[in-house]
Amino acid sequence: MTTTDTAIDTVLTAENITKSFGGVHALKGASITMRRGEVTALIGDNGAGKSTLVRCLSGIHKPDSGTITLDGAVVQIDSPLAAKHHGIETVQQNLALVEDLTVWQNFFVGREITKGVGPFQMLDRKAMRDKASTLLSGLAVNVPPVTSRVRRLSGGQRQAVAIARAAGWGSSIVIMDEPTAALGVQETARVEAVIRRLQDSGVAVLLISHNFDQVLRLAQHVWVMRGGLAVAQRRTSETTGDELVALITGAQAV
Ligand SMILES: Nc1ncnc2c1ncn2[C@@H]1O[C@H](COP(=O)(O)OP(=O)(O)OP(=O)(O)O)[C@@H](O)[C@H]1O
Repeated sequence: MTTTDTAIDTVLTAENITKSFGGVHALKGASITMRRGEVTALIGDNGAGKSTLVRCLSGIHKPDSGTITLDGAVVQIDSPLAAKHHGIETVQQNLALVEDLTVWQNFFVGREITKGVGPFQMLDRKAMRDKASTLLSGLAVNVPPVTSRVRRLSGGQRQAVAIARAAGWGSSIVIMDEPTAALGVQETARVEAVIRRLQDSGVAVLLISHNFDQVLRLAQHVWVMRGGLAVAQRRTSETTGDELVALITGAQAV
């Protein structure tokens, strides 16, 4: 790949991001890049700053300093809504699904499709059901009908629904914080298949994971965070779990 290709493929650059909470310097000038159609993993020990960096990208925290560039333009991501407007969707660890609503209703909370005009305006339930089904089948998400209530779904199905919902709004970047931490082997494999589909559709995925095998299986690039900095980047095809552990702990020089 040429330098120009790399520049074109770069969808997000975060440069020198700092963020402190009182006297705690959670981010001390962290920089990462992400490319479209790739899974980029973010790894590091507890407290390294991964969640804080991700929260800066998803508009939950405002960085104290630093620059975020999307498709070559510097952007301010000062709220979760601003992040969505910029095409950045985040699958929260708690998934933020409403248990008592159906799968399709969860897709459209706050973004309902309506039909008719003025006083005759009403929810277009069929359009929403159909769109939710299309999105799920596009990602080959194996769930019961979209009319099922979320509380009846397994952990893996919920995770897949949350990912499909995040992917469903034309987002160019989907951020996931430990998407399979609570899942068994089979469900993890299903969710990983959904992530691969998302990547194949051209989305840039940012994956926080403590599972090195998963990082090496799913991601093309991995950034290692330590002490509030992204201290190393590796292509996953050119590294090993042992090297990643050494980079995380600082046993290996960068
Ligand atoms: N809202 C907050 N208020 C105060 N300190 C915070 C806050 N959020 C994070 N921190 C501190 O910032 C540092 C980085 O935390 P962060 O959660 O970003 O790390 P992490 O790499 O995601 O860790 P983990 O893998 O445990 O989630 C830690 O020292 C943490 O205690």
